[in-house]
Amino acid sequence: MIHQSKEPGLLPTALVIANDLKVQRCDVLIHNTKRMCTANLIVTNHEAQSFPSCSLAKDDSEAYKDHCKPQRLEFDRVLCDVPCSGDGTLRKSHDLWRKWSSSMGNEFHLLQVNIAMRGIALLKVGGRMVYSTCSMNPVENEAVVAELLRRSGSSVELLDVSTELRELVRRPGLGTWKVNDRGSWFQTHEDVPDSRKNVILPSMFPSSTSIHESHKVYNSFDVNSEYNVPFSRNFNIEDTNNVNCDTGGISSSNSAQSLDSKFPLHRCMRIVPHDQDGGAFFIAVIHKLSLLNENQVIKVRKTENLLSKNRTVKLQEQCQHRIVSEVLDDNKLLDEQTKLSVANQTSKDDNLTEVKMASDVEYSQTESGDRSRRMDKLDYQHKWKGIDPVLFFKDEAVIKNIVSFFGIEESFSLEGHLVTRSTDNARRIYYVSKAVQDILELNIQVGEQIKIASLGVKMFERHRSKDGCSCAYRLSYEGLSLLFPYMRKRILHASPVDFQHLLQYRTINFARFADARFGEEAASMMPGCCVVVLREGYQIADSIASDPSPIAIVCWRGRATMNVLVSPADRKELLEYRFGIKAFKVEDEKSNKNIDALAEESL
Ligand SMILES: C[S@@+](CC[C@H](N)C(=O)[O-])C[C@H]1O[C@@H](n2cnc3c(N)ncnc32)[C@H](O)[C@@H]1O
Repeated sequence: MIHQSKEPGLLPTALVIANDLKVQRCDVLIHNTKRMCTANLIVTNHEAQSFPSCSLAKDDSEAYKDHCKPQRLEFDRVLCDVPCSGDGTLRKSHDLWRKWSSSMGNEFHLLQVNIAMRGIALLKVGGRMVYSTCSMNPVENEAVVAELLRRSGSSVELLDVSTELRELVRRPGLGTWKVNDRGSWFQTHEDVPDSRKNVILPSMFPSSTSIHESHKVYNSFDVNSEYNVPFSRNFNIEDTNNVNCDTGGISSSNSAQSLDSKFPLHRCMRIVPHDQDGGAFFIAVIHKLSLLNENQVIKVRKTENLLSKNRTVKLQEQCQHRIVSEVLDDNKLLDEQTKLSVANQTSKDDNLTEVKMASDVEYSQTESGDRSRRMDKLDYQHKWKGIDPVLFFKDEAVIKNIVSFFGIEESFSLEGHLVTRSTDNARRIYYVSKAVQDILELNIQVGEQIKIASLGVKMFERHRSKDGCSCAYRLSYEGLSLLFPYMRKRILHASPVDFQHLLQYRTINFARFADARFGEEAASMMPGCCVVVLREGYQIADSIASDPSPIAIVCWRGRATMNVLVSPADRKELLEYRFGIKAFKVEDEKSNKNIDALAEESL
């Protein structure tokens, strides 16, 4: 999607930031996105509910005056695919049958609200946020959306997207539900025993008007029947009598007026397993109409902040195997928070609450604010323990050498686009797009608030060849599709049979190529890294006939051999999907070795 409708070699102007709290999940994300070879992606490792906004202080920076550069992190689109009880995956997650209890949904509720509120805060005015879960529990779904609408007031609206993606069979969101706690069902927060009132929150109930208010019960009815209301497959949400329609905040239900949510929650989408033979999902699309401000958000009781703090800690303990110790140093938000707490000791703006709920978890505000400003290398190591720093690679001599060795055209600027993660010898150099570059600069200006697990695309790697190669870096296969359209040197064209043999056998002696001319060309090239391209005009697989980009691989021209510097998995994929050769066995005794090992072996 990031590169949708872009010509090969052209970079999109936008970027995607993908975040997960769990390091292992970040690793999976990095692995899965690697094959996209995109320079427009940053993977971060944060608590989403305290995701930094990287706001430049007005008085603090020259950069603040440069309006061509971002002044804070703002997103056109936010997807909050939040942690949830996962009961929508019961069909495939058999383990869950033993673990599941109704309290799971209750425990996630506040964390979900906090994450989504942070999403709204980071959204641009006019932007859209999708809130999604793989749960069927209204406490994790409609109740969260209602609370977002409640807290954000007129700053957001819940969109009716019933005309989009028509082929997706969906059901409307619920307008009313009960909350279960330890086997008892409750219709309002008032019904909840005092001892459980700080666990079962008012916002979990459809009738809640604010986070700390509860309502009288006027009618008694079986809310669970709502689950069983039959909906037609092509359900028109605005026509139904079974759900509340948007009536300016007044419920249209006759039987239980005061128990229904006053929000148009039928605009949410419920995907149920038996409609499409899949899992259950909940999706809501929120449109930001104006900035969140103090008057629009609802005041939250101090005790509830404390409650959320304890609950957040508990949930995080449950949710993650490893919490990377971090200092929340979103200075601006914390500063605002401090100022406001002085101005108003008894109530708190929800904007701040959303920050506080997360930031409270481990750190005191004053400590974190001061620390980030004074950050040196040691601080950095402490702060982002286990995460390498991101450094712009600025060694002009090396860059010039790379440019001249591979004949990289001027229009593909490397200046400001190269970063490395190692402080000493820049073993790997990554290429980042202009959009990512801007965000990195902003992040540096605000004291490196974003904890970056991975970014850009690996483009160059230092090698240790003694073949007399004049360039210290070789190309990385991951970055090839981006760079290749701008390369003018170190390119050879192979016939399909030689290309196929290279993919299969990895190392071929110059004299053994089927096309003797190709062998001669390879032999006459200076030693070092090169690119071998499948010669044009040959029959290629149907699957790639529509893809105009050339099929190319990174190789090393050694003393007497041509060696492929592409991992066994990528070679197999090339053979199967790009080259149309199925069941072709690449030699796999080295499949467990990474490409660095392969490269060094070839040199
Ligand atoms: C429903 S999954 C999202 C899956 C994701 N869309 C994907 O395709 O990989 C929820 C994710 O939230 C992460 N998570 C849990 N608590 C979090 C938090 N406080 N902040 C950010 N991520 C969190 C979990 O590690 C989990 O991977």
